[in-house]
Amino acid sequence: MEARRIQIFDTTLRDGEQTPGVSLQTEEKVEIALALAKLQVDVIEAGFPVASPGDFEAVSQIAARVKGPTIAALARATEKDIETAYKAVKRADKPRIHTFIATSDIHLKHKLQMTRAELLERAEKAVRYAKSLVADVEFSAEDASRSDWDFLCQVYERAIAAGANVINIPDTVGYTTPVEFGALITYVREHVPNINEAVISVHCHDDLGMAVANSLAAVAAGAGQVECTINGLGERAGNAAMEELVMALQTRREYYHAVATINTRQIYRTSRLVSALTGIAVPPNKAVVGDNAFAHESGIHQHGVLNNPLTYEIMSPESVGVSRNAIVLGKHSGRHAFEERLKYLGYEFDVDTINTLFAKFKDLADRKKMVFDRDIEALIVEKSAVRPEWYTLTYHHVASGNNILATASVQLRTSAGVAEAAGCGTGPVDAVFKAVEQAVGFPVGLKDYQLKAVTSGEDALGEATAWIERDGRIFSGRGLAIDVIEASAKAYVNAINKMLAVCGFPAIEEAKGGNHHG
Ligand SMILES: CC(=O)SCCNC(=O)CCNC(=O)[C@H](O)C(C)(C)COP(=O)(O)OP(=O)(O)OC[C@H]1O[C@@H](n2cnc3c(N)ncnc32)[C@H](O)[C@@H]1OP(=O)(O)O
Ligand SMILES: CC(C)C(=O)C(=O)O
Repeated sequence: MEARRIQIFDTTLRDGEQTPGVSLQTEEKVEIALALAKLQVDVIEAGFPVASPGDFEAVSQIAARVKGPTIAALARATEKDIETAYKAVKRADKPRIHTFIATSDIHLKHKLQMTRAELLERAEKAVRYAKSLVADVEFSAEDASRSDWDFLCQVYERAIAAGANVINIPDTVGYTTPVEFGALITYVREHVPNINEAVISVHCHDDLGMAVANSLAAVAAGAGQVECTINGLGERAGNAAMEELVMALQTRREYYHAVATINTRQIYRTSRLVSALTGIAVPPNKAVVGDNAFAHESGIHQHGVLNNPLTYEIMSPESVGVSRNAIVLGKHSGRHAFEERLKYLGYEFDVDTINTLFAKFKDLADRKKMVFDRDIEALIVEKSAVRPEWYTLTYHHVASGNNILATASVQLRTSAGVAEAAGCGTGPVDAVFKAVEQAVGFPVGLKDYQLKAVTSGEDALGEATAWIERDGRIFSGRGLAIDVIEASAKAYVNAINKMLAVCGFPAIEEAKGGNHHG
């Protein structure tokens, strides 16, 4: 049987950004969109343009700059939303408007305050208007899995008649089960008379941990598009994880008879990029992209894998871009070897970027005996995460112990000169954060902080993430260094830089002036 082609619709930048605590800036979104294009996803849902001027700007930039995939924008079933979505995506080579409205009785009664008849009219009108603006229109019946199946079929029939090319069946609250959802897809296929004029899509949430299983059941029942996010990010418990869906389709191709044309070797690095830019860590036991996904701990397993990886590996680490090789380069490695390694890892950079990365690599190799592929990847992601740089950490000193108050001093470079300050804290990290706060001269509002090692060993790189809050928004920053205090300070400064890029410098009365001098 010939494999059916399944379209991968990535919504990391829309539903993924609805993950509590995640807030991406335009340049970060463009960087993720470029990575998704390299991954060869079919559709990128770039945002919900009416939600904010920042969302509008990000969707417009992605539409103009990211080539290859279709670029979709979300809109409620209102003229204003649809028009705004159109204005944001119109520069894309392949623009799509994705309009939605809820169809379950719970949502009709308690949220929309509409009758079913009114909803049918509204859905049809929205699709018709979107179709007057672009050729490619997707219609979603929000909360489809809790809607009356016959009513749902009527809504889809009207949406397709009005011009929808794709009809999406969301399990908005992660309520369905694989058998039930498969049956719903079959029901829609059998009871919507014009269903052959549209692609059936599904969009599953993970509230009961079944988002991927439900999506796969839908594929088995005939869905032609799956909506998903990198690392399973998304509202509440998240969406179906793209890496899991794609690798399930690839690994069990003989079962699903379906294929997604994703460049799977880009999966791991895309996952790390999204994790670094969103500040949401990937759990070690996460399928496909977690640190342990290809680690074999027990003797019997190691013995089997040494004889033949097929004994305990259903997919190879290389197939998702995870390198099997251990030591890569060291302080005596030259630029050619470094460039070769970047190529092997699938990166293509211009000369300036290679020069910057090589300098960072040499600096790291000076302090670290062995540089692993994961170290190099961490350096690459760090390069992404530091824009825009208002402050750069140039110096830090910390004194701490079990019977003394921890004290720290820092120096930050700015375009206006340098800012220096000292601070005390309950421990060395707290002290260095207080010193940074003194140096910038305004209260920062630390919400959370995390530290982990990139690889193992006494000279492993430390990767710190700091979350700060301002004006109700959360900004995450990332820092990388062998010295964990330096990594922490860099993460804090990175979060401050991101906050400043969005909120601007705090008002004079709030800022205590800082300790800047030229
Ligand atoms: C299932 C999903 O993930 S849907 C996407 C969710 N994403 C977001 O909500 C993005 C962030 N949201 C926002 O920025 C804001 O909610 C906005 C800009 C979209 C709307 O803001 P506001 O106008 O202040 O409305 P608010 O969010 O309070 O309420 C939503 C309104 O939209 C209506 N609405 C909700 N869904 C739809 C829809 N699909 N079509 C038409 N109207 C809708 C609600 O009934 C409510 O209407 P009302 O103001 O007449 O009572
Ligand atoms: C807008 C729709 C597709 C959605 O996000 C949901 O129903 O979860």
